[in-house]
Amino acid sequence: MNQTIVVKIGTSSLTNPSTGNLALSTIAALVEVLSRLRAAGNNVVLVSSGAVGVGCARLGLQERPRNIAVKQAVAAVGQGRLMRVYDDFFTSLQQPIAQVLLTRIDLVQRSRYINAHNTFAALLKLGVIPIVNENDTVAIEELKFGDNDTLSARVASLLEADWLFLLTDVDRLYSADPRSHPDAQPITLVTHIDQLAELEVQTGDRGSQWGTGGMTTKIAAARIATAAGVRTVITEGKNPGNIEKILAGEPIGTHFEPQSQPSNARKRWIAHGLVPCGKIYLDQGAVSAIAKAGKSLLAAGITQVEGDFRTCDAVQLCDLGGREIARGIVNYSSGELKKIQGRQSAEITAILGYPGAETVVHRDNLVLSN
Ligand SMILES: Nc1ncnc2c1ncn2[C@@H]1O[C@H](COP(=O)(O)OP(=O)(O)O)[C@@H](O)[C@H]1O
Ligand SMILES: N[C@@H](CCC(=O)OP(=O)(O)O)C(=O)O
Repeated sequence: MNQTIVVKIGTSSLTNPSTGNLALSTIAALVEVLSRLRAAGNNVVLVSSGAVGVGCARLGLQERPRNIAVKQAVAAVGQGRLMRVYDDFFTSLQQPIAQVLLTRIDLVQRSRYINAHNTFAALLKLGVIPIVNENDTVAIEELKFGDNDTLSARVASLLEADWLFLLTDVDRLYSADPRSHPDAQPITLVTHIDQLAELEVQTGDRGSQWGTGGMTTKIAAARIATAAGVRTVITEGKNPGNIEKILAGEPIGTHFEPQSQPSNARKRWIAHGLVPCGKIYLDQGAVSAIAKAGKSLLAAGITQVEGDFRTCDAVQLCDLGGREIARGIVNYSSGELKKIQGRQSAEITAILGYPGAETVVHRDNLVLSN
């Protein structure tokens, strides 16, 4: 069966950590595997990091720049270099590629999300392997994915992919960072992401010298992707042949099983495409009304509002313990909600001085979380 496969490779696998030079044999092996998967009829997308790392090597910089403008300039140098290398390798196998640079806003606004979806669909239909990265050179802090693990999960969700492979410099997830904890236990299967809290998996807060986010962002990515129905695997980048072995059923790396997902495309966008801008805490009655009775959210059931959001932004709806029970698009800003939380709908006009929407989140704009 033909499948949609998204592969993300991190800087730590693409470059030699001591010299910063490109790991050419890894890239060549990856190109061969992806070209074979494409030739076998699969849809293949590569999310490649490396713009900043390769740019630094090109310019002789010894460490990742901290200054944002310099980092953006370095990424512009590295991205071109990276694509040149990919194009040389893929072209020698007659495999066309495309560069797709995204920022978070491209997947947050519904019209841009649909546009991005259509562009990917057209590229895949043309037999092209899109190579995706964050548009580091122009992305501004508030509108960034920030790391390519998250970006790859959002792309996998956009494409309703069957698989997301996160290729990195460790062979799988461990109970703690194996570099600093040699006795850390390997984890092979995660049936639900919340299991990781039970297993007390520690991920630290940083990865290798050139990587962004370490294991923390990979787990966040696995959460996004599996919630969108995408099977996710963390495995080693220096053996890209493992991708084919895993597709053939070999138990390599750490597998995260996909969760069920809404069949309606708009609801999938609300659940997985939108990035929440705040949290609304609900009392037990409102939680039951939404989760069990399929009702809309009214102001009366709100106990607390967190974050700064506007009308039509996405928010997380949480129970009193902070557990997310749903996501939705709000009909009020955070400022308005703070004034009307806990109040009856009939009081809203008098409190705000103008008539507002009947519901805070209408049930058509609300999706229960797994
Ligand atoms: N629980 C863990 N299991 C495995 N690796 C971990 C864990 N916690 C932290 N790490 C670290 O995460 C690193 C990979 O992250 P990163 O350097 O950002 O990679 P990439 O460039 O591939 O995105 C590993 O080298 C490892 O040291
Ligand atoms: N967009 C950045 C990559 C950021 C990132 O997530 O890096 P990594 O942790 O190596 O996957 C770049 O191309 O350098």
